[in-house]
Amino acid sequence: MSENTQVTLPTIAMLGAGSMARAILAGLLAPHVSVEGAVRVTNRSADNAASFDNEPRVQAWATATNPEANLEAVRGAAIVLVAVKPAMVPDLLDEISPALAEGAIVVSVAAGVTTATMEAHLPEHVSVIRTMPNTPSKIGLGVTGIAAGTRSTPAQLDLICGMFSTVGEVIVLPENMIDALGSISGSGPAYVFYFIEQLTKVAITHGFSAEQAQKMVQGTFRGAVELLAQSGEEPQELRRQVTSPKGSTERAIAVFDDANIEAILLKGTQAAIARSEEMARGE
Ligand SMILES: NC(=O)C1=CN([C@@H]2O[C@H](COP(=O)(O)OP(=O)(O)OC[C@H]3O[C@@H](n4cnc5c(N)ncnc54)[C@H](O)[C@@H]3O)[C@@H](O)[C@H]2O)C=CC1
Ligand SMILES: O=C(O)[C@@H]1CCC=N1
Repeated sequence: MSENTQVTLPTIAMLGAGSMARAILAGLLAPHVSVEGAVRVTNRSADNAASFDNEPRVQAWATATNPEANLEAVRGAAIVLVAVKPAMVPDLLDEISPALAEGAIVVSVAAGVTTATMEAHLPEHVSVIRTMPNTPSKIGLGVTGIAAGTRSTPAQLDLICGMFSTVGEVIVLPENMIDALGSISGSGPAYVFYFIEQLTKVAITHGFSAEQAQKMVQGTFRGAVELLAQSGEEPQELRRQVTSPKGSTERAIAVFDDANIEAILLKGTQAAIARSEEMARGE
């Protein structure tokens, strides 16, 4: 979404102000977004809540010091974003159910927790929408998959798409595809950082200092991704431009092809999907 598109959102409560919720919150606090009232956030520790002391657009509670924190935060909120660990979601929904406003939308970012599970733990008058965002949301470059629940309306889905559009791209999809999306874009930033870590180690093995290795690897990832974004070319074409016939890159790519990187990535994403399915069963 363009930085200039003004977005207006109703009252929002975010339960579980950890890495993911804070990344989304950063987008909600951008100048082109206006949220009704302060964004209400909760988490466990008082220190974490205190980190919002100088942010007037956020009202924070800690469950460690106020056992009613979640109930107070959701009272009157139109959108309730649930961002605690997946195993904690059912208990949290039971806890907040009595305080939820009529017609509130409960939006979960939790991996593996189905809309059926959430709907079973919430009153009938509350709608559920399941999402799978990623941490680059923090800088407005997130990708979020969004799936409707059985009780959500098209207008509610649009509202939540608008909310996540403040932090990047949005893909609406059927719920049975959300674990697969999570295995690509939800977990994906970790894969990218992992490749950066591995290539940095390799550079050090070749005799470069840690500082040189960091500069060459991070500069190359950044430059390549930016070139892809700015050139409008396909990755295959940009790769061809680097890979001179009978040159050195060709030899490296042949080694990667022999190792069947695609099959390894498929296996990794299948393992991530299997884990999401375990979490859906509460394991
Ligand atoms: N980190 C990521 O890249 C992504 C995470 N997610 C989902 O986001 C959720 C949170 O993950 P992270 O932010 O990584 O975890 P985190 O551990 O950084 O954050 C969880 C937060 O929940 C708080 N919390 C725990 N119990 C609470 C309670 N009863 N009431 C209020 N707050 C409570 C904790 O204090 C902590 O601040 C998970 O369900 C995960 O599946 C989804 C997509 C990407
Ligand atoms: O690792 C996890 O379970 C969460 C979901 C996708 C990214 N982080």
